[in-house]
Amino acid sequence: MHRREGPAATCLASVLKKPRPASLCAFTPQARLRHAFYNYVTSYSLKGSFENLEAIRNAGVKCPLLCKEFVIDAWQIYYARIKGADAILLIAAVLPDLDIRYMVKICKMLGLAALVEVHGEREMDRVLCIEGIELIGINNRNLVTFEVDISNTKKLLEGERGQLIRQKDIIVVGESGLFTPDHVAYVQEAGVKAVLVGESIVKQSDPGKGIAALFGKDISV
Ligand SMILES: O=P(O)(O)OC[C@@H](O)[C@@H](O)c1c[nH]c2ccccc12
Repeated sequence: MHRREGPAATCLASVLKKPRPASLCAFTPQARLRHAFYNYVTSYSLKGSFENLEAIRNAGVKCPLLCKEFVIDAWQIYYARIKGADAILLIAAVLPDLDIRYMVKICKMLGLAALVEVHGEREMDRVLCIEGIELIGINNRNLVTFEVDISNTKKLLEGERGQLIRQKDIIVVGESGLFTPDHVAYVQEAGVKAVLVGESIVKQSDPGKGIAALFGKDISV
């Protein structure tokens, strides 16, 4: 994660890309989506992403690491911690409120930050009723259709929701579809304090250049 000084500081988290299951788009009802995610976790992640976390940590990388995984079971949180994670992604689309509540508590106990991800208004409202949430990620990508619309961030931070988020002192992370300094400025103006970026950085041969292009300047420390 790279941090920038100043009141409008934006924290950047980037991702390592893994293959997505091609069939995921076909699973629309939530139960099947959950099942598809489960398959994804068992068939891809156990072989890859947790080990990637460990490899990155062992390579001497000091910055905080987010385990961006389809967490559906508590053991994944403990496992990620063992592999060197500092933060965990909890996706509201695949987790009932009770699980989120329970997992957020586990994260606190383990000293992990929980980034709770929402996409729509209903998910945001659900999550705002759960105590102890300090970080909310707004995913601009619809996980069923994979459509991306960065105005989603603005929509979810408007009016009473935005007010409640500020009252609760929740840090909001803008996720997905961010490619230019204008995009970053747009979500920042909407109220996000951090961004989660994949494609625009991982598709560059030099990630440093990708980051500089995204922010319009070098923000590395
Ligand atoms: O590559 P992008 O558009 O910059 O997106 C990064 C990240 O937000 C995205 O990979 C992501 C965030 N949460 C997710 C949940 C499932 C799949 C993907 C995601």
